[in-house]
Amino acid sequence: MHMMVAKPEQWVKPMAVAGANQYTFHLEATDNPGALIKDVRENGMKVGLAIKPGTTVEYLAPWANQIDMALVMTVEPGFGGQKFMEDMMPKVQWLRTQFPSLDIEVDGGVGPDTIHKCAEAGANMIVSGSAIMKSTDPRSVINLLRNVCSEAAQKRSLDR
Ligand SMILES: O=C(CO)[C@@H](O)[C@H](O)COP(=O)(O)O
Repeated sequence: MHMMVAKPEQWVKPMAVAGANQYTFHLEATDNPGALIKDVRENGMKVGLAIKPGTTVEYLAPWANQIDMALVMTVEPGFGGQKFMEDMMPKVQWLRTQFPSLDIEVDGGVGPDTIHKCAEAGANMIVSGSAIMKSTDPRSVINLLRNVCSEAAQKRSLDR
């Protein structure tokens, strides 16, 4: 679950009870990320930590060894159909270099035209709304997104 909410602390238990297996919250929305990470784990869920475009990756870095997934927003949170922010890719690259086995997600404006940039930067989890929903062939778009990410990951592991 990507909790794009204020006060993410209050939804941990309800989401766990509802059956969520991962709880992603925004770093900007909490004063105590360490306590929230602990609470999510104690409630049996994986931890995702998201940053908005205006938040530098250095704020996320201290928590990276304690989380399962880092989410780099590639649009301002709010709604689908926005333009992909390519200038977020250095954040993804930096995280991939520093934390080779961390799951890194990108969300916003990701589709066939932008997936190569995301995958080459090191993203391995993709949120794609409009590009899939507005396609006449959603299955092939999903396959393309998946294949581009897998090929880039395979290349990275060969290069290591
Ligand atoms: O929730 C958000 C942004 O607030 C994203 O999850 C977008 O909704 C993804 O949609 P596209 O940008 O792919 O259309």
